[in-house]
Amino acid sequence: METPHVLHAERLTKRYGRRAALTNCDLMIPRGHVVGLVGPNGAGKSTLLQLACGLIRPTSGTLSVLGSRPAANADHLARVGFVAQDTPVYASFSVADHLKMGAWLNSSWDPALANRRIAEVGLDPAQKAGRLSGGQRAQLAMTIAAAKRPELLIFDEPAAALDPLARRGFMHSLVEFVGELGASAVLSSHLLSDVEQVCDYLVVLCDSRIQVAGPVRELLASHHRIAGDPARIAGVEVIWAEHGRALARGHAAVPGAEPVALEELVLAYMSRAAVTGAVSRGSAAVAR
Ligand SMILES: Nc1ncnc2c1ncn2[C@@H]1O[C@H](COP(=O)(O)OP(=O)(O)OP(=O)(O)O)[C@@H](O)[C@H]1O
Repeated sequence: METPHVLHAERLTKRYGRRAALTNCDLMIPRGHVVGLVGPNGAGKSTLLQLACGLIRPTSGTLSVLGSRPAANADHLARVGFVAQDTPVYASFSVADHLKMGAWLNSSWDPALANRRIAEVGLDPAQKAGRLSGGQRAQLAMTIAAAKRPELLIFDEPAAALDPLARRGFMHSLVEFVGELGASAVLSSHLLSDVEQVCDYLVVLCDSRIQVAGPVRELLASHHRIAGDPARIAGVEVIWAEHGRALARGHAAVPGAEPVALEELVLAYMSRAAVTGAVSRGSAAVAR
């Protein structure tokens, strides 16, 4: 039976020496979503995506991707497409060479999709990849990942270096690929406007821990901005409060509660994690 989850982590932990990149992360992401993975620098986003691609292994805990151990075998590798942070390509290979190599290495390669997309984004097949702009390189890397016809596309901040126009084109292509392939996608990004534009599922990761995860629509419905001190209202959890206003979670009917934007919600969780992380680092230093 087809697993309903693209990613399923249980107490997933990854350490680099004494540094924790992921700590006891539990996550269950259903199929059929475009997932935005957000968090500050060093939060553990790339680590999670690299674990999902099988590039590194957990220190403890488990992670399954499409129901199997990451990169379990050739068949599983073919079901996952990955575009790394710097959208790597082979500088001395032409665009056409990249497509030939993709066809050679992937049994499920879709040449029609690859050729059509290269033409649509205006890439010259004869152009050497080393001479492509950042935006063109990102489009080539995404085309190669998508032409495998994977069930899951993973992007590690692929559009970070692109100008706003190229980024919009890239995000547009991403959504089109996901729709055309009937695939799921996970993308990490610092750009909340991009996440807002294309993602329908959100994971906030700060300081190596999952802060909140769920469908964007549900998260927006369950979080509100409240004036005054909501700490005393039953059924409401205050995520972050400042300047006499609080962002709170809960379905309790609170008079005067206002809807929140995605950016506000993300920033509230990041602010809370920054404070709790600083406090726990401080107490660890005192204990030493
Ligand atoms: N190969 C490595 N060796 C040692 N430490 C590492 C290694 N890779 C990541 N780290 C550390 O693990 C933590 C998480 O890093 P990671 O790259 O996963 O974060 P990130 O959320 O992707 O950050 P950014 O947004 O800056 O790309 C950081 O403290 C980082 O310094």
